[in-house]
Amino acid sequence: MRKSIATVSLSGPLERKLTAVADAGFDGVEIFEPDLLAGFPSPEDVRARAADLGLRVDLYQPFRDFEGVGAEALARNLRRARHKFEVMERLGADLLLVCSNASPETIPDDELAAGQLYRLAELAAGHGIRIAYEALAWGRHVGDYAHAWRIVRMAGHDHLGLCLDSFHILSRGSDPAGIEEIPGEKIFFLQLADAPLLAMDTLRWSRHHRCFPGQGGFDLAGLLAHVLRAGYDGPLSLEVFNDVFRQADTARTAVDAMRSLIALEEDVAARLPGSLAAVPPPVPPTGFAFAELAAPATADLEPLLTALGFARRGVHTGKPVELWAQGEARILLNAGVPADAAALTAVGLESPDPAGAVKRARALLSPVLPRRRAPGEAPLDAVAAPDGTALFFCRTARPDHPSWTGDFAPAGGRAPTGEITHIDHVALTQPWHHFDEASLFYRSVLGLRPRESLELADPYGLLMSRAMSGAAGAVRIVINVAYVGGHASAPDAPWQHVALASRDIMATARRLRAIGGVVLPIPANYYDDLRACHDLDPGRLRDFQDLGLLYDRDEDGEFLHLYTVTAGRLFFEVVQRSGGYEGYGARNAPIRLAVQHAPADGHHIALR
Ligand SMILES: O=C(O)c1ccc(O)c(O)c1
Ligand SMILES: [Mg+2]
Repeated sequence: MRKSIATVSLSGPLERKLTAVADAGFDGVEIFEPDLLAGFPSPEDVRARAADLGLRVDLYQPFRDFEGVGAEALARNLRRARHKFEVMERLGADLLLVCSNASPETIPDDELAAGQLYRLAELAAGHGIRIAYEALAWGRHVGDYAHAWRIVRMAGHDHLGLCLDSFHILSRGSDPAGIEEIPGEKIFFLQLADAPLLAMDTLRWSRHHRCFPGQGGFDLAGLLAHVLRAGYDGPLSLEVFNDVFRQADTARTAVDAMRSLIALEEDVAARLPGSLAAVPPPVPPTGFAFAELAAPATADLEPLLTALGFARRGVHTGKPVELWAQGEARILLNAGVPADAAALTAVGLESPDPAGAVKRARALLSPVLPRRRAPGEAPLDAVAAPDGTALFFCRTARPDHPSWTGDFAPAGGRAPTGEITHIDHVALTQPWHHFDEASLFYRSVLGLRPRESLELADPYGLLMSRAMSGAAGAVRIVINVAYVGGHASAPDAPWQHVALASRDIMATARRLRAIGGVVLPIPANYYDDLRACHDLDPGRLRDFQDLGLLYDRDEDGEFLHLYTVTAGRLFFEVVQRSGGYEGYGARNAPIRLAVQHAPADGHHIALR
């Protein structure tokens, strides 16, 4: 289907928005009136620019507080409309969005509103323009699409139809099934926006928290299926009022927006077979092949890995990269990438079909990285995640595909000693304005399922966190955003971590305690509270405290975890899940964050 976006969804001046929209592959735009009024280019300039870029001006908006008014106001409103029609002719736009009257003065009389909209449509027809009437969720008298449709039907003018906006419909909990009763040709326009499920005033929710389809909690595929069954064949247009997108990189947001529509079409195609173009299917990863760390000489990662029971098992035949392993957990230490401190730079994902995974990523507009391949080396397909981390699609030691491990010569030396079995999850820290984009990326490109977003207290602000996982927890990726909106004392490059699963975390913790200086200390206050929250065996609780172990429990099972001290940007977590526990110990994250900040705060030692 044709794809369009309202200019209000993007950051910057109108010219920049148009370029970004065209570059991302959209077919058209809704010009949001304030974007035109605040810019120097004339309507003719904008029209020419859009035409040059191959964009249709699908709609001009919004026209407010028109219907259900007294005679004098009507005369004023029609005069106002005449002027808008002239501007639209200069812009090359033939559809005007009229939103339901939100003014306290409006008269609650459907026949009056219908008659006045008829007059507006008649005037519009003279300019070759049509009117799309939209029920704002907070409209004074008309607040839902069924009511707007009754009025449009009553008016009965060919140049008057409806604009449906998913936010207004779904935020009020209206049943979208009724859309199927509206003749498709009377649905003049469809605006799509998702939103997180928040309990707040609808107007503020709409103006600040809308997001692209797949980034929030609404069932947009369900709504779109109803609209398509009604016979709508106009554009899918994104109209997203969002404070973060208004500050983010314009081109990047436009690509994120387009990705959301491609993924939405795929979701709808699953419900309406044959209806829409499909993209190559997702190839969900089945595990972690490796985590690659930038390891400058000063990074101190080797003692940390040795303490955790890893051993150096391989040396890359062509690059300064070492393979450290234990069980199925593999860590690559790369001394060849320029970095001042240890950092997680790449993640290897075990994939049943690496080429298919890349095809999928490309179809969803993800940056595919140039293949890393020296003569004799295994091909490695990779895409860049939104935070820049490279994601490699690997098949480790399978007969049907060259294995990346073949590029490493055995290092000899001792074998691994610990209880670590595999990588449980990796936690990547995103720039704060990439959080929604990252959720959609992992969901659509990798086919992971997002859990709800959490807001966790940090001594310097707020940590937003969202976990994504594949079926049966095969792969878990946590995206964090530190310092939402930025903070004066925020570190430039926030922490990342690799969480390792231990088959016996008590044994791992005892070994680490014997070495000393590895485990992040946890305040006694935490254990006092743990005693109050959970009826734990006193001996067990004492062990936890002695070993710096943190604890969580839910209906499904238990979670034990500990953190190492940080090296550069990076630290390790050791975890043990039991029963069906699928969480990440979120209630303990504020404790961890406070302790991690403590040395920098300078009172860590003094308070001891
Ligand atoms: O918030 C508003 O005023 C507004 C304006 C135009 C729209 O299409 C809309 O959905 C909301
Ligand atoms: Mg709208």
